[in-house]
Amino acid sequence: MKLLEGKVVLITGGSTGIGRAAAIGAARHGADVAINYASSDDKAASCVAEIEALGQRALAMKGDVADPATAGDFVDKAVAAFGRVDVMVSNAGICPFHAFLDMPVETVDRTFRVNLHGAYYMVQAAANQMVKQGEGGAIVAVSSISALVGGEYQTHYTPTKAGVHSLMQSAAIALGKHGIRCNSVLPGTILTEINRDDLADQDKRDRVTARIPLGRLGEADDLAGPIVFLASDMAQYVTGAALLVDGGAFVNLQ
Ligand SMILES: NC(=O)C1=CN([C@@H]2O[C@H](COP(=O)(O)OP(=O)(O)OC[C@H]3O[C@@H](n4cnc5c(N)ncnc54)[C@H](OP(=O)(O)O)[C@@H]3O)[C@@H](O)[C@H]2O)C=CC1
Ligand SMILES: C[C@H](O)[C@@H]1OC(=O)[C@H](O)[C@@H]1O
Repeated sequence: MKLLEGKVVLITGGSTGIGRAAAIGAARHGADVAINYASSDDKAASCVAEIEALGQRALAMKGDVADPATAGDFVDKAVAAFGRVDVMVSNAGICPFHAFLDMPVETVDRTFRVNLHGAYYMVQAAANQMVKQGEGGAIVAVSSISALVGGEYQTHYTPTKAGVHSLMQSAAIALGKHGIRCNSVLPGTILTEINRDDLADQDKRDRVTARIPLGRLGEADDLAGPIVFLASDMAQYVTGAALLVDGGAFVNLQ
């Protein structure tokens, strides 16, 4: 069964990792897909090609989500190409691991602007388009297990993920009257570009893996199903929810 047949899905940070897996997953479920990305031109082009090979329409738009203007441009470009917006997956993010006591101001500022401000502008721009269309919609934000627990080298990052989780709760209230559902996924540790260097440390990798009841680190594709589900009408009465996708890591205290 195709869960997103005829829908138009927008995904930020769709060139690699979780965003790319969500883009391909949405296309497999019958959606036309627009991706935004920051710098990886070749990877964005190959994502578009993969979606088109599945028989769906696709486009990629380069742009920094931290710039408020990018959100409106992305939505306008998707509407010009595909006519409407049914789903926004706000996924783009960075995690430049760094110790707390000497954290550079620029690193804090950039991480907040990309992860939190960027999500805010994208969600707002998509919501305005959905309200204009008058037929509801679905917004899925990629938050993190890090919205709920901390990380020594992520003091600038975990607050952004808690913020994204909170944004989805408040947006669910603000947009419910328009039939727009807002939910977040909370991935655990998923092997992608964002943590390639961090998880090159075998000790850390082993420690993280040991905490996961399902016995392995996540793959980007592990997020595709949960994101497609929350975006689809299968989740028609789900809003303001947060879905952990972490192999059980969060609940594994002892
Ligand atoms: N991997 C993990 O363990 C977890 C990841 N997450 C979250 O998942 C999301 C995706 O990360 P993940 O797939 O792991 O990492 P990747 O590094 O593989 O993907 C990040 C994506 O975001 C894009 N991006 C980065 N900065 C910007 C920007 N300023 N403007 C627009 N696009 C941008 C990148 O584009 P480009 O390639 O062009 O630079 C890329 O498409 C992030 O929000 C992250 O916080 C949450 C929990 C766990
Ligand atoms: C990038 C990290 O490995 C990853 O990001 C998250 O949000 C998870 O909590 C992991 O720490």
